[in-house]
Amino acid sequence: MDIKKQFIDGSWITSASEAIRDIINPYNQEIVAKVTESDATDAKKAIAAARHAFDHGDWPAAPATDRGKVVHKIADFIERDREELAELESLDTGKTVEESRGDMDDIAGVFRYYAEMADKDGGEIIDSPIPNSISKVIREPVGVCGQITPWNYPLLQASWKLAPALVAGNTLVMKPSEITPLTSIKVFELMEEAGVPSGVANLVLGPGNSVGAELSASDDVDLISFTGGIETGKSIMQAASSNVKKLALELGGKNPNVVFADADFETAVDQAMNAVFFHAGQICSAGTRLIVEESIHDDFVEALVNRVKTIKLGNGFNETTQMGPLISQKHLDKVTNYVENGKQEGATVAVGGGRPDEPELQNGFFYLPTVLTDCTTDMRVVQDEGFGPVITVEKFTTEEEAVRLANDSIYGLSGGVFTNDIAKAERCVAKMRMGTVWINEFNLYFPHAPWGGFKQSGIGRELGKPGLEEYQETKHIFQNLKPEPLNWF
Ligand SMILES: NC(=O)c1ccc[n+]([C@@H]2O[C@H](COP(=O)([O-])OP(=O)(O)OC[C@H]3O[C@@H](n4cnc5c(N)ncnc54)[C@H](O)[C@@H]3O)[C@@H](O)[C@H]2O)c1
Ligand SMILES: C[N+](C)(C)CC=O
Repeated sequence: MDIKKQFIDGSWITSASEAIRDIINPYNQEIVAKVTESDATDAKKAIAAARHAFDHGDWPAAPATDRGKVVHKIADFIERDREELAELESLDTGKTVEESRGDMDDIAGVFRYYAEMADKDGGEIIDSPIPNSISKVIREPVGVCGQITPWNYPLLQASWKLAPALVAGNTLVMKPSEITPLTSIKVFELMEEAGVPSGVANLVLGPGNSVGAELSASDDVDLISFTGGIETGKSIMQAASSNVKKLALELGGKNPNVVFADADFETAVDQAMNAVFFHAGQICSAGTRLIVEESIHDDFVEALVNRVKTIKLGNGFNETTQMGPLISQKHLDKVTNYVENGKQEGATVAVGGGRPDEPELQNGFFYLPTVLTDCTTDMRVVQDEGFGPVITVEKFTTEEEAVRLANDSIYGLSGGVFTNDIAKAERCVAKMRMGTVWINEFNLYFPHAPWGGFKQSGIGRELGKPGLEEYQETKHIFQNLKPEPLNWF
């Protein structure tokens, strides 16, 4: 098996240590690839390449139209290689190939969206209060960007960082999750083919506590953009303070899905399932906290449980599979403990609550889709991000109580409200403290709308115009048209 390499200063090279990591298919634990394992030395080398390309290269000052053309080409190549990329993503993560194909379409869309935006902001003239002057505001690249991504949506989360960073004229070093690097490696090949100059985009592979920590702490990195868990986010925030880096954090969520009695019942049940069991619940915005009006609670749970029993677990490469495995044994243990703790706190397992019995699934990290009832907000199982196919159910009787329960979390990433009373929906979403709130919908995102969290779900935004502005510095240029002495001193 070929060893896949890191990409530094335009060359595919093995790591300084020559260490190698096996990449495992979570469906059956087979080795699907071997990759070079970078360490802090490689990270330093990649940062130096990005620094040189920013300080001395052509990319930051190239016409924005030219950068946009290159980013358009990346989108073209992702569309061309969609099937290969989707299969790599599924081998790495265990998600169904159908889901991965959808991810690839989203990813091409993100590159396309930012490519289009590249030359649309030429700055602005502002109305100067000083006579005989011109005051203008322009945007410039931030500099060298460190980009650190998680394993659940490896290339999607990478695209949200790569496309705006490139369009804005930055240089970068990306570190994907050490357990799911395959599509990031492939997209760096595509970026090279598209003509991204040497040193502008660099890829290091390997663990967070060495490679990621180096990126976060380096004085030669101007911005760190991180997507991942809250505890990692806190340590990156501390490390980034060394040189007061610009910081963008996309962290976890514990997302409420509020269902009123007047909602369309079948739609709300169906969407509640999608909200939490898609990608086995390994989604930052998964609707893991179902908050249902008391009058329909029992019927809703019964309908949900009946539907959950039909979810087909299996190999993501099998057309009939609806849900794949969890990412790793470590994560399976975490989800198992999370549910066991919930049971000890008083939650009732309405369905699931353990590993599946099928012999075919025993080598994979599978956990049954699980519904926990009798839950209240004081339970850890309701407060902690389990990041698995587990939904907790709480009840409410008034609109105020629904909103209070929804907001009772350290997180504020996303939430949903299902009701046919639009005024009620609007009243609720106005009070819900989350970066994205859906009405009669859950888990939808697209390039045009900003994404990010309130409270401890993060800092900053990805996607949309704010997702580009994260990668830009704003400069005010003032020109005196009639310079003359001030005669103050
Ligand atoms: N808000 C969002 O948009 C969003 C999207 C996807 C995932 N997530 C969150 O990601 C988490 C799951 O991903 P994960 O388990 O890969 O998260 P993680 O925090 O364990 O790892 C994320 C990345 O950080 C790196 N890392 C780990 N320790 C580091 C350190 N000390 N310094 C620098 N980098 C370090 C890892 O190697 C990996 O590349 C969940 O909490 C999920 O909610 C959030
Ligand atoms: C941001 N999103 C929803 C694509 C993936 C979160 O894990």
